[in-house]
Amino acid sequence: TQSTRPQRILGAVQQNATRGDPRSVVRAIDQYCRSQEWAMNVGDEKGCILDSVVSEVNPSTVLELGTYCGYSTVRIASLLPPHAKLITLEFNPKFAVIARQVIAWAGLEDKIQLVEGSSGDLIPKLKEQFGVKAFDLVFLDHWKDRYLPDTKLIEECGLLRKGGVLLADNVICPGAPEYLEFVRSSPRYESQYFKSHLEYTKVEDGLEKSVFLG
Ligand SMILES: O=C(NC/C=C/[C@H]1O[C@@H](n2cnc(C(F)(F)F)c2)[C@H](O)[C@@H]1O)c1cc([N+](=O)[O-])cc(O)c1O
Ligand SMILES: [Mg+2]
Repeated sequence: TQSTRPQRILGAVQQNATRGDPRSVVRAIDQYCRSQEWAMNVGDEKGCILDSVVSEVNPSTVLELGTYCGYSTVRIASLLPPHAKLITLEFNPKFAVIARQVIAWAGLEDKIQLVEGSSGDLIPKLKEQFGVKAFDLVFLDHWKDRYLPDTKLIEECGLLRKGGVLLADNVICPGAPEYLEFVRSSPRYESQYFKSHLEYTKVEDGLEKSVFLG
């Protein structure tokens, strides 16, 4: 029976990455998606920008919207300090099954909590159910038309600390125009665009980093 792209990505990890070595998992996915088949991971070029923002923020608590196969989940978690935690939300159960195995291969189960459901349903429950006070970093990489409504929901739920950082993938391609307009014009955010390319291509894309001023 036909395999799915996420299943083939997991296969590439199990074949080419070393168990317990997160960076080898990241490398294996990038090599597979660059040489065999494209997939919507943030990728190696934008991934370096992601790494620099994570290192600069040095977050204790991270929220990721959009796990997919767990590429950026593993990439971020590999840079977190010992007791830091990352909560990643995934809507598609088939993707979640793959991501859990990629996370396990990287040996990062203790740092990462993958929660299945929709952002509208899960975000309001994060405080009570997961004992989260506020996030230091939010990585947005899910459905692009959800970036703005979910940012407003995260604010409403008091989940972003003053000085907390939103980092959004794909603000050019596929694009998140309403989100971009909002964070760039709101007096409550200080935004900065990091120009790059769409993963594994020469097409322009970039990450938008927005600091919440409270
Ligand atoms: O569409 C793109 N990404 C959409 C990504 C969507 C992923 O986010 C999950 N999700 C949805 N809601 C939640 C939450 F949070 F509610 F749980 C999680 C979906 O199930 C899916 O795994 C995309 C497309 C391109 N491209 O070039 O077309 C390039 C990229 O980098 C992309 O990220
Ligand atoms: Mg993306």
